[in-house]
Amino acid sequence: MRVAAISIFPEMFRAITDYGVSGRAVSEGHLVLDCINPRTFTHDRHRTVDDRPYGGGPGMVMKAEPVEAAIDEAVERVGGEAKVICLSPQGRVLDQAMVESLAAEPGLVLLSGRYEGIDERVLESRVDEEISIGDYVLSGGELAAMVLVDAVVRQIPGVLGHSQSAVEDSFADGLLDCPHYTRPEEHRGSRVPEVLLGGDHERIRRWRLKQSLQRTLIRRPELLRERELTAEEQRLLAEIENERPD
Ligand SMILES: CN1CCN(C(=O)c2nonc2N)CC1
Repeated sequence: MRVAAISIFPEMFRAITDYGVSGRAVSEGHLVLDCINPRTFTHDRHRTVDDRPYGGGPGMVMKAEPVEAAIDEAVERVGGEAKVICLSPQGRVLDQAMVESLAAEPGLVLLSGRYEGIDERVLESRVDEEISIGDYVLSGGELAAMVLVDAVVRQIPGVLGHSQSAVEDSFADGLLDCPHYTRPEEHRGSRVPEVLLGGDHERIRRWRLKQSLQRTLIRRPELLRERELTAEEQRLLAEIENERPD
């Protein structure tokens, strides 16, 4: 997958190109990430990318010209068939379904704004979709762009080794993840659940599914309302309800 990230702080993206699953995806060629800096497309001595807002008010606004020139370069780098996304609190909040849909795109251009935002005429004419990673205000779009890339790259076939699976990721099946444990069996007086020590894989699968359902019911019940439950999941939820203290 080819991604072009537009940012005045391109070095920030080393956090995903140089580490972890996304870093391995880059080194193994599953992901090509180009970083494009709007300052490259400025022509004044100060390489100006921002200016004061019309109508007054605090802060600065990113100028249309350098950002649009960066988008042109980014689309070319990605190979023409690119979905242009601007990371912004005004966008649709990213969820796993959107991540899976984005992973199917041939290429992505991710526009990370700074300051108070980007001249609206860029959004109107060059941006296909605005996406938010949550209802809070960040200092720029770069971390949001990296969150999106990290989630999307996990969906690319071959990126997660055989020992991991995007399908079993929490949220991948619409449920919160089950608890995880590793050695030692006892830590500060707290033991690993016996079921996980026994080696009965079917019993372990069922226990993990029940734990996921219970956690989702307690912490994010709205996820259950949106999800079609299998017969087994319905049975396990009934067990959970019967076991709940009055
Ligand atoms: C101009 N800049 C303002 C702050 N910002 C965000 O808060 C944000 N981006 O994506 N999800 C978010 N929440 C990015 C863009």
